[in-house]
Amino acid sequence: MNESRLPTSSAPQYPRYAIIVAGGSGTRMGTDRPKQFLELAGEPVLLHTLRRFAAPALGIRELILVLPAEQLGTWQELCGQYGISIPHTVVAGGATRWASVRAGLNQLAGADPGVVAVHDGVRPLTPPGVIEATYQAARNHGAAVAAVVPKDSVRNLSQQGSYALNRARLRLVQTPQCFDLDLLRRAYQLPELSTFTDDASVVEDLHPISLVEGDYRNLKITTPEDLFVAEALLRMRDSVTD
Ligand SMILES: Nc1ccn([C@@H]2O[C@H](COP(=O)(O)OP(=O)(O)OP(=O)(O)O)[C@@H](O)[C@H]2O)c(=O)n1
Ligand SMILES: C[C@](O)(CO)[C@H](O)COP(=O)(O)O
Repeated sequence: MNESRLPTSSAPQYPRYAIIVAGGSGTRMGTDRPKQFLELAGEPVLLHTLRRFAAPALGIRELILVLPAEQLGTWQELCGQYGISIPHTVVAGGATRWASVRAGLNQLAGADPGVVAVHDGVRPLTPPGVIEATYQAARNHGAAVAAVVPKDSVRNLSQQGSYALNRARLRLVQTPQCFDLDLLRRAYQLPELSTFTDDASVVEDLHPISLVEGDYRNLKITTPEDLFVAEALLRMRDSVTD
């Protein structure tokens, strides 16, 4: 773990930053060790995620990794154990995802204007094309998030029971979520609301959110069966590298 810059191949014409949030405790996974440190195909989930953002083709200038304050030592140990040499800066997170993103943003206080991606540390299979497209859309429109069409039917709960929603008008939101750095900073200076579930919900009162085609393979490791699905997808090798 160190703070030097990432290697880039053909750097984009503007600075790109990434904040990987892994400051959660993983209550729904139910394991003693937070899910971001669990092994997926022989390596910590978080290492898979980090590697995707460290790809030289993306040209990311600085990678911020937000961890639970009490788990900084765990990550240091894993870095030694797995020989992790990807340049990144570690920051202690907060009690909510919002607080963790804010802590990551503080680390970019003196950064040049550019585009910043916020990504869940527990989404280890994000295809490079989705990351690239989300950065580009945010460069063009200010705010962009990856999203997919629901595969299941969806019902809304009401006092009378429930009723069907038109899923053609719904999207399931993923990360990365990319923003003009100054816009994201301004949004995270506002008070935290209990309705915030992601960065788009923090920004949307200030700026419209563009949607980018996400990917069904970009799953979030949340409950135990997600690890099995992720392993199977990784075994397909090339299926998650395009
Ligand atoms: N205080 C928090 C809470 C969440 N996250 C991160 O936000 C991402 C998405 O959150 P989620 O999947 O809900 O993770 P947990 O909060 O760890 O899980 P749970 O809700 O089951 O406790 C994860 O990478 C998680 O580590 C974070 O950085 N800081
Ligand atoms: C940010 C996110 O992954 C987008 O789908 C999601 O909102 C995180 O929610 P969680 O409740 O923290 O899992």
